[in-house]
Amino acid sequence: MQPDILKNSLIVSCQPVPGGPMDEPVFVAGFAMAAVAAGASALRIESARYVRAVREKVDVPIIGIVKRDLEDSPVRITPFISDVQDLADAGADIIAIDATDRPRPETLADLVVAARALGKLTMADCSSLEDARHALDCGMDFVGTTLSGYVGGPEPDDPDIALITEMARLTPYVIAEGRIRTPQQAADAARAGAFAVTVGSAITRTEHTTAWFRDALADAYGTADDRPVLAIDIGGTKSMAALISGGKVLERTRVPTAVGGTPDGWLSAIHAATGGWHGRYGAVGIAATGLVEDGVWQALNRATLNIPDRYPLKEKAESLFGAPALAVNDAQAAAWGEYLATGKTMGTIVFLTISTGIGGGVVSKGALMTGLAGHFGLTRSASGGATPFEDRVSGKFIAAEAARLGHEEDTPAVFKAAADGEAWAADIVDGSAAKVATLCGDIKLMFDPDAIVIGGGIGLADGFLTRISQHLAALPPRLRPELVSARCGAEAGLIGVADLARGNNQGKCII
Ligand SMILES: CC(=O)N[C@H](C=O)[C@@H](O)[C@H](O)[C@H](O)COP(=O)(O)O
Repeated sequence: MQPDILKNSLIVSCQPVPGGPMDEPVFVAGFAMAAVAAGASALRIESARYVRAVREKVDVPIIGIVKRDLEDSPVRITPFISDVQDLADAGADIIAIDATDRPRPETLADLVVAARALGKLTMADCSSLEDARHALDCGMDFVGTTLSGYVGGPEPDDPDIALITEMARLTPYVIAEGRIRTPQQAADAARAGAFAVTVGSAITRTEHTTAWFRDALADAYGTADDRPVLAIDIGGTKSMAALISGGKVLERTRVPTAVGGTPDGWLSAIHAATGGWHGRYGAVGIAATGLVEDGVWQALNRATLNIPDRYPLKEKAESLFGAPALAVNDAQAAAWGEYLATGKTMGTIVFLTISTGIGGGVVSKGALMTGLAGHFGLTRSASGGATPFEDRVSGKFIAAEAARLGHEEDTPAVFKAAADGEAWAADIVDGSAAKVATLCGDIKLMFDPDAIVIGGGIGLADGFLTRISQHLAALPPRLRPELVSARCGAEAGLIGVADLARGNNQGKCII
């Protein structure tokens, strides 16, 4: 195949939102066939599995990529020679490869040699003119603007037409790609010198296009409220409040949660502490320990916080703060915060926070599950029967175990002793990690998440995640969960609930 095969082509990238409802071979093949039927002359397809599904249905050239999230490299697109091989085997004609100048597992030159040896053309996904120069030096056939705007800093809104023009001075084989959302922009790219133009999201990511229209209508109807959100996290000993805009904390404060107090009293204390912010927020989000359903709050463990039965949290907050309110469980809110921190690159994640107690949340195919979902601390199977899991693993348990063995130490001291090689402490910590590993293995079977995000003082304590991973190492790879450390810290719940309350995710963000 010669590069001219793509001359003046509309290339449609059929890459569904990962983990979203369209992320199935049948939809990818459907999009591909519809695009070809309507005049697309080439396709860009992610993963060998989807290339194979599409190859069976269409004859047009396929640009194949594999996307990976590597721990030790920011390079995502086709990082390995084995990926090149898999794409070629599946029927790709052109292999696209990240050509940015960043740490990577295998050199661009080696990947290009491998693709050429298999008789495939190569496309360089570039972020800059420098990337394009290097890619051409490596013998690549096409250079694309794919990664312009995606290697740091805020993501732009428009396509990088200037880069297309500059690249076209280096080679005729320039593929315009990235944020081309209208026919006008595609034509502008062609006029700027693009050899072919790729359009992705605007044609094949229903979630994105729907959100564009939704936001435009909210603006037109004047229903969009750009004011910050008052986010509140009510915990067993303290409550935090913050004014949050666009995921950024503008102000923060904290007040003690009076033990023996009442929800009315806790809310009044927060109202008083945030008095200076009145009028600055357009919505209130509350993340609260316990069970929150349809805005109604109740205790699951009265020892954590003595919440009276069926307290109308949403209603009370709306009348006190004078703004629409949304309330969810605190760990579920944190799960959403951690999900946002992944850039929504994953479809399903499970969040597990291990500290004094244990909580969690599930984001399933881009939607936060509420109600009882994620209350892993109360499950029993991983602790071996009658006792709730958190009573066999949490901080309280670790300190109690140490005391039972004659070491009056708090949890951090037990971790330190374990790190220093003291066998009694290592046994306690490892015993906890083993039980968490059992739970994680079961979670994998229940939700098949892309990752389990581990947070909390114990979850993030030195060496704990490694110990959990060691206990999971014997599982067959398909059954082994991917564990990652939480990124947002103590404010994950505030960030998460602020986003939920802003109605930013109207539609199907909460189930
Ligand atoms: C940055 C990155 O990972 N880009 C990916 C590359 O394959 C895809 O997510 C894009 O959808 C594709 O480039 C088409 O762009 P747009 O969807 O904006 O039309």
